[in-house]
Amino acid sequence: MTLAFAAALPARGFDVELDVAEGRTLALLGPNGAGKSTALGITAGTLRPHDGHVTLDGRPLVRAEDGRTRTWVPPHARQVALLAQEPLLFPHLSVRQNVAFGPRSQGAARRAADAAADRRLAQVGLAHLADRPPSTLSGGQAQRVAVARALAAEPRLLLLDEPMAALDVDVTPELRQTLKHLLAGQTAIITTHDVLDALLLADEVAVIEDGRVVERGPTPQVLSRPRSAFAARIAGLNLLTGVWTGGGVRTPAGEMVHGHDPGDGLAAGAPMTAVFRPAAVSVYLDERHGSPRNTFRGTVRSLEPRGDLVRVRTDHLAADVTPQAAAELSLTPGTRVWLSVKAAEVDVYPG
Ligand SMILES: Nc1ncnc2c1ncn2[C@@H]1O[C@H](COP(=O)(O)OP(=O)(O)OP(=O)(O)O)[C@@H](O)[C@H]1O
Repeated sequence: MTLAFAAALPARGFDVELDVAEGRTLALLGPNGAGKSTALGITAGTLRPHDGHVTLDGRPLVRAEDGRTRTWVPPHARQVALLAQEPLLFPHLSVRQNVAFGPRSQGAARRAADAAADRRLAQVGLAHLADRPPSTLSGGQAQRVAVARALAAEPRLLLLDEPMAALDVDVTPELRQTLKHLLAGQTAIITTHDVLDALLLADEVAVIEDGRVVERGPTPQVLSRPRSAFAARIAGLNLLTGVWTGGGVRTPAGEMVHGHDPGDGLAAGAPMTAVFRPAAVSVYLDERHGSPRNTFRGTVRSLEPRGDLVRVRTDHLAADVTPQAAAELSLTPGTRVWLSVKAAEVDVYPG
């Protein structure tokens, strides 16, 4: 492993283990306050863990025991670059000098540092802005310069803390494409709320909730077969968990969920997950019988536009219906409804 991370910070309810293999990108997903920035801060050296260690390419960066720091490599000597939400460029330096800052402070000669800066600026498509002061750049351009600056220091590990969060939505696809190109072969961790960042940029995903890793795995697996409510939400799927009964999954609320047969060898009582798309869910004002359907009782909480459809959110499920259907059923927050989904539309798996 290039990065091995196991650290606890009880004051923040944080206790997380992570690793990242050479040249791979890990996306850290999770709700606000889950602990994503804390993980990055401990890795970059802006925070000290109470217990644990962080090791990069076999070199211990920090080791702590019961509040005592045993090993401590200062942030500038870690070969870890942190890209924040805001570009934080030095206002009194030109774009080129900003990008050359890392190589210069590592002892590179002026010309070599400038050449490295120009190469990195070309990679982010901004070679023509090298002599400009940062105050003349757009937000998207400034963030690209910050990316070039982070990479010019040739970090062994690049940390990206929601790099798209402070940008206008119309410039994020372009920066995402640039990052996709630059992250190939670079060991990196990116924190994000956005499913597109995970899909396009990350080989693996770890979901953090309340300071703990609740789920991790290859990105396509986590987004198609999520195990945590958060991963299901960002993947746009309904998720129900429960136990296997032989014929289906029984939720803690006592609902039965039937889906694709998950195969033999499952013991009754085994923990199970069922997922299905909101577009597979129909909404009724009365209970439907017949065909192999799952039905759930719910109260409408919100209605929001979703492309050509309306997303109806109930207590714990979502359904995408046509605007005509929403109007005919007079759906408004508070309406009691039945939600129905065919068993053939439900994916059921252990976990
Ligand atoms: N400076 C601080 N001092 C004390 N506690 C903090 C501090 N910053 C964050 N915390 C707490 O640590 C926990 C983890 O916060 P953290 O910022 O790591 O979450 P996050 O997942 O990065 O959230 P966000 O998506 O909102 O940035 C939260 O309970 C938070 O309240």
